[in-house]
Amino acid sequence: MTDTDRLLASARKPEDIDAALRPKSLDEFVGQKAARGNLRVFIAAAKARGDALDHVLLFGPPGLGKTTLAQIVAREMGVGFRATSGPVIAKSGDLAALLTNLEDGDVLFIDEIHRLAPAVEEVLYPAMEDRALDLMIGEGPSARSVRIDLPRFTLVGATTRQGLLTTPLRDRFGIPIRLQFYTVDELQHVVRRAAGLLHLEIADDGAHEIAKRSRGTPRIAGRLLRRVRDFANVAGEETVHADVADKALNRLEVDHLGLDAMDRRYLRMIADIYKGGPVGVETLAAGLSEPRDTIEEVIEPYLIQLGLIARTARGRCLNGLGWKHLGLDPPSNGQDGLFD
Ligand SMILES: Nc1ncnc2c1ncn2[C@@H]1O[C@H](COP(=O)(O)OP(=O)(O)OP(=O)(O)O)[C@@H](O)[C@H]1O
Ligand SMILES: [Mg+2]
Repeated sequence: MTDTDRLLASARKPEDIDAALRPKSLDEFVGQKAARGNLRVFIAAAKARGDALDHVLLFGPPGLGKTTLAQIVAREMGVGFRATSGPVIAKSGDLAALLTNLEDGDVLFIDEIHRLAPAVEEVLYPAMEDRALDLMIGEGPSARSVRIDLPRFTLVGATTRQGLLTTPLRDRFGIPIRLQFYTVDELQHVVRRAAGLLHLEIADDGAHEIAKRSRGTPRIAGRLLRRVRDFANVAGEETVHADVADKALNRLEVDHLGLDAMDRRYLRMIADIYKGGPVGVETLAAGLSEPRDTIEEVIEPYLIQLGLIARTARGRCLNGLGWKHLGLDPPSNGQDGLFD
């Protein structure tokens, strides 16, 4: 099973699936109270000064609303929105072209900004700091550097891995924002809102059931809601109640904590083969045939948040709660059989 065919995978999917459900303003954006509050202040202040908003760095696991927030920033500022992503910008000339074509005040959104090539990243430094571009003209002895002024713009960078960003790049963002997993209450809001947009009737207990099992992630909440709707339609249920939701989610192998088959394979591997760990992430990646990035960005953050596993210097360990969730007893400590 690859990441893309995981039902619960919150990795990128064609934008149109998500687009319809995307909140369009800070008011519609559910949760992330601190981030929203701060952004509101910074946006109001920048607008009052008639200036572009300072550069914004959004980081956090997939599906928590980074792209959505970037679009909202542009809309609330009343400026244009240009989007690209780190791996797409191959040469520094590509970035230079993007930057010189911006209009005054525009938001330039760079997704997966940790994957920018080093040479490209260097073009960004003066662009972010001085709104200028240093270009080399000519070759050999006649080569000279010219500085071109850029329009005012706001760079919004998004990354799932803040740790992979170079320090000079990270330091150039005036507004760093870490997105958190959503609470069940917040996700219940997200589910209700999405149901409204899909013209689907949902009871409070139905929304609660889906919210509880969405891995703290709005994108997953939206996706599970669609699947539950399918089951409800086929079962002839007009309103989605907790029991239909529960049946549908069980059929999809989403357990009561929201973990899917892949999460459980991950936990079982640590439990069964490595006796609870510690085990290195590379070993787990090889055993599960998943890229290390997927393990670190998609699978682990939520399991850590739930306290099922711990990342230690020596590798991943299953916590007591992890054993319990698998319905297993942790091995007795050390000396085998001493206390049995
Ligand atoms: N705060 C929110 N309120 C309501 N819906 C949200 C919220 N945040 C995200 N969503 C919904 O979740 C989906 C995914 O959001 P988004 O694409 O912004 O995530 P992302 O963080 O950019 O993910 P990735 O890292 O994969 O690019 C969208 O359909 C959006 O409608
Ligand atoms: Mg995104």
